[in-house]
Amino acid sequence: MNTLEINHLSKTYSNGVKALQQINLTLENGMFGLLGPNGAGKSSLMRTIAALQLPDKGNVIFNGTDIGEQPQFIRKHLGYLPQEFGVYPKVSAVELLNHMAILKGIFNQKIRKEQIESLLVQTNLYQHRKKSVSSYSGGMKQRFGIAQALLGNPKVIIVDEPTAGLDPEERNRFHNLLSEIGEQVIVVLSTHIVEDVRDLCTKMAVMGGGKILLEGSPKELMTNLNGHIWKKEIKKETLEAHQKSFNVISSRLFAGNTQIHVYADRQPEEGFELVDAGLEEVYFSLMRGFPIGRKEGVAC
Ligand SMILES: Nc1ncnc2c1ncn2[C@@H]1O[C@H](COP(=O)(O)OP(=O)(O)OP(=O)(O)O)[C@@H](O)[C@H]1O
Repeated sequence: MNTLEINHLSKTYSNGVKALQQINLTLENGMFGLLGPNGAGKSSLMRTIAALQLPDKGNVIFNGTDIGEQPQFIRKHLGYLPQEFGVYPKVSAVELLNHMAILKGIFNQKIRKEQIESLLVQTNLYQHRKKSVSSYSGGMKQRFGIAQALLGNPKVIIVDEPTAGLDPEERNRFHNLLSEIGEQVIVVLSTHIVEDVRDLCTKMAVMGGGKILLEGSPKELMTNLNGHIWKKEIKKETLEAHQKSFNVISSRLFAGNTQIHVYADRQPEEGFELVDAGLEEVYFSLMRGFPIGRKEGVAC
């Protein structure tokens, strides 16, 4: 079992932005979802875990070693799939993986070849291995990203917004790949997409303003909110009035009508029906400042 302990982590940038404020988290093997709006501090946290930047206070302990003191220790065991690779060179997938494997310190040619072939098979890219990565579709690029992140058998994998822009089939395939990997290593999945966390992660946290606002398992967090989420179908033109009168968490078009979800301890008025809370309700209730059931593992 791998463990990543994040203790009292704080970071203020030179412009005064408090990007991380007293972050405490413990991660073990499995998929950990990190949700939060733009600017919440997710990338700052991941860069610190990857030892790409130092915190002002606190530390990150990976399998017993303080990575601030020994950054090489985490780098050796880390796979990183950034949001965008930026420019893809016009070289084939197999050549690019070979180059990256050397950079990761896999110097034995036989081991390198075997590992690259097995990763190309695992990510379903073997038949496209000789094509230039720049010609790949979005989904293939993401799978290539996973293949390169898995070089050297990392114990911690960080994936940043991995499914943005993928079609449903590619997203599904990518999900299956991630969940297979996630059983033996720590996978940190940073995303805005609430469903990805609900579908894939056993543990999660929501960040906002550099803090952990909520932490727990998606299932428990949803259960805690049950009994508080009410739905009603309304006429589109009455949406604003409903927003003024009730704690509207979300509104969406449903079969031509507008359906609203409202946070309330009891039926807000006639016509509202209680519904099971989804992770979106948890997230949006939190973001809108409603007192969601905070029983389990909440940091602040
Ligand atoms: N190098 C930096 N110097 C100054 N401020 C920074 C720096 N990097 C990030 N910030 C600021 O720190 C805050 C947290 O940013 P961060 O990128 O960690 O958030 P995020 O949750 O990853 O957002 P996004 O989803 O948009 O990437 C933001 O206000 C951002 O503008």
